[in-house]
Amino acid sequence: MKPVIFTENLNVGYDKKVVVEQVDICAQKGELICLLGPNGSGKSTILRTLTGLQPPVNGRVEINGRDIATIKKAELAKKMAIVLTEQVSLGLLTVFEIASMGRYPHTNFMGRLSAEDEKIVNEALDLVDAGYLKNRYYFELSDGEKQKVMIARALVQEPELIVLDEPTSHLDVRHKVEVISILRKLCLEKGITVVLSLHDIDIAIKGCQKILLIEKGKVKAQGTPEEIIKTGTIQSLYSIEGANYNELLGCLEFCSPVLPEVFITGGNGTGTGVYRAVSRAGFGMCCGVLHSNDIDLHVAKALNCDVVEEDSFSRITEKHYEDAAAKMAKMHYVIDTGFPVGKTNEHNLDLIIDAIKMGKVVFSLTDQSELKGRFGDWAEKIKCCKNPAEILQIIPPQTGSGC
Ligand SMILES: Nc1ncnc2c1ncn2[C@@H]1O[C@H](COP(=O)(O)OP(=O)(O)OP(=O)(O)O)[C@@H](O)[C@H]1O
Repeated sequence: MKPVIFTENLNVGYDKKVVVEQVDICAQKGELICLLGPNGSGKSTILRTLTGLQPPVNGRVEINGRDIATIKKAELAKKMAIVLTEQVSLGLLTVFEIASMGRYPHTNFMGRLSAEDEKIVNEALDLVDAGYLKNRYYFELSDGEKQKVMIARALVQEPELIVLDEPTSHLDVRHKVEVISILRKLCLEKGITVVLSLHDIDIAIKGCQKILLIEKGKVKAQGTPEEIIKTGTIQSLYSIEGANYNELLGCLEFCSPVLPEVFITGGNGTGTGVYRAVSRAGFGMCCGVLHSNDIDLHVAKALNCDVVEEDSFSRITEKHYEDAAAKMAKMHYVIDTGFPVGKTNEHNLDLIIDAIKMGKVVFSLTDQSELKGRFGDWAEKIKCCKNPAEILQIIPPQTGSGC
């Protein structure tokens, strides 16, 4: 079967000036493809060229094996729907009337809707969960609701391909997820091919089947999200300063200050929230001893913490224990995250007791009733807190500079 959309030797741009060169796209039926790149990298220019709104500088765009330049606009409108970024001003029209506009390639000369057309409009509104809005005026809607109506209008065209330019901009996280979920549903259940641009790395990686990374006039990489997530690729794409992109978890972490002042244990996810809270308060951290397969280790590294790492499933070795103790000796504060204790990490409890012996200010997020069982008589020397916020009320705030 011919790809729904295919490009060959495609250079896109304005007049003779190339904005992005060698854009090779091959989208099959039902695929969701995302262009990801910084502001001004050329995503909209590519999308405008793919939809025939502007000619290529070089090369060609094919829809179902035919050069887009040879397809009449009326015919193209039955194959492809376009949802662009611009906020459209649609005056005093209702949602139903706006969605109905998508039917124009199929209606007769008078543009009158048949009962079948109305059914299609209603189904499209229901499919994007906007049926309840159909009698509302468009101008009354929130941005998220407007975006759903625009997708419904595209659907009403009954296209094989929908092209959307930044369909999630201006939306909160819930609506971003909702819009991408709707598009995924269209791909999976209706076999529609979707090509879109996004700014949101996280959503692109978790929601799209193929990604094209656009940077500095080139397609820097393309493939499945798993192929794209190679160390450093996304970090460098956005030149992120003051934050690290964690490729394993697919999330951004704001770097904590370089000079650590707090030693924090962790393990089994008990550290993640504590590290973030302590980092936000401006403290640098040293974390350990954490196993290589622990989520806390990955978050701590993304936060730029100094981490003492142990092999997965291994008992903490004397060497790593001593490394951690040496680092802890230089800190002002020590926090026990209340991590679950097993054979592999029980040495971390000894670290907390060492901290008391060293005269550190030691906090624990373990429940007060369990503190004695966890640390014996040493428990009396530990300040028990319910959450990181309580600890941060006790220790003086820092004004860290970040990385
Ligand atoms: N009509 C135009 N004529 C000439 N140059 C243009 C035109 N529209 C955009 N450009 C330029 O083309 C380049 C790419 O712009 P484009 O809008 O495609 O990027 P983008 O990746 O979609 O950006 P953003 O994420 O900010 O929307 C920019 O340098 C822009 O200034």
